[in-house]
Amino acid sequence: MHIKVCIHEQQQYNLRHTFMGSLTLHKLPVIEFTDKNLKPGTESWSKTCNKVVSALEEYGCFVAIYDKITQEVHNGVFHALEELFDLPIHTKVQNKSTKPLFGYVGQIPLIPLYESMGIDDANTLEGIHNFTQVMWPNGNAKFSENLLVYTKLAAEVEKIAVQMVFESYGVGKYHESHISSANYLCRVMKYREPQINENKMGFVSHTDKSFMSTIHQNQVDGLEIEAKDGEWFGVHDLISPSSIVVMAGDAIMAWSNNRIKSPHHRVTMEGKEARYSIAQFSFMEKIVKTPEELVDDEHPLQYKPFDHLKFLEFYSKEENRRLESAIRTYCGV
Ligand SMILES: O=C(O)CCC(=O)C(=O)O
Ligand SMILES: [Fe+2]
Repeated sequence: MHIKVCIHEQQQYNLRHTFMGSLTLHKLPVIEFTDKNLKPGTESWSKTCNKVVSALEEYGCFVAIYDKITQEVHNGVFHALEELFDLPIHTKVQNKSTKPLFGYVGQIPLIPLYESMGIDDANTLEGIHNFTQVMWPNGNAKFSENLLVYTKLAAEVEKIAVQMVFESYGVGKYHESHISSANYLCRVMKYREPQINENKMGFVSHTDKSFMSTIHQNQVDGLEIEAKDGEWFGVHDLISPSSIVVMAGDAIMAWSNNRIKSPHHRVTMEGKEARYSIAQFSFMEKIVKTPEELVDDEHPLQYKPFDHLKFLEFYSKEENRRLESAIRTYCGV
């Protein structure tokens, strides 16, 4: 009898869990970044601005469909990445930088599936070329070309999203000076498939330290986001080659005075295939400051102005890697 009751309770728990799970199913908003929606001053533009800001305020991220990222661009990027990660490790570790956290990461016991490299100034020919020269001293023009086409488009998506946020918050006048001091770091990633009995964790939960990030992937899902209610949910709308996740980083959280929160996210590898992804992060080469228009009695100032790259340096120190919120500790009021 006692056992029966226990089973009953367990079943009820399972049911409730499934039921609640289905009630609170989260899904990232998918927003069309087509030509029609991207002409400032039009009604479509305003509607798209509203969708973007609502999504960022709710989830800290959304899926943009940017049709300039064609199937051909998509295929080109991922062919390039396969070729890159097939290089010997002793070549890949040559990816170094004077900036913190910009170089090769891999062979780390805690995250054995993960390997990545960083490309500074990624949306410029010079930035890509500097990286390519280290990987292929005899050059690899095709690689540079395939990557650059994508990184430029990803930077465009980020700039559009940022412009929409600035306009929606009534601080469009600061947008141009903001964009002119943005620098783009691209991280290319490979997550190998987990072996039997191996942990599926591809990358640990974190928030991005960027102003904003864009993430594009091959056909293998894995990105998971934490919603405000603490539920984790997967992003499954990335099948289209034109899909790109736009995500708020810690810097826009501080800039927006907490209107937009940088979401925790992680990668879990369910499939039997390697996942390749390409994340591009915007970093401001100047002091990031909350506009005075976003501070009032209802929204008292939450963060002091801060130097974005110095914040990255702070975060790169071992003792600061596990803080609940690095940005809050670094410059919270
Ligand atoms: O691979 C992904 O989808 C996410 C990677 C990521 O979160 C990061 O590099 O910050
Ligand atoms: Fe991330």
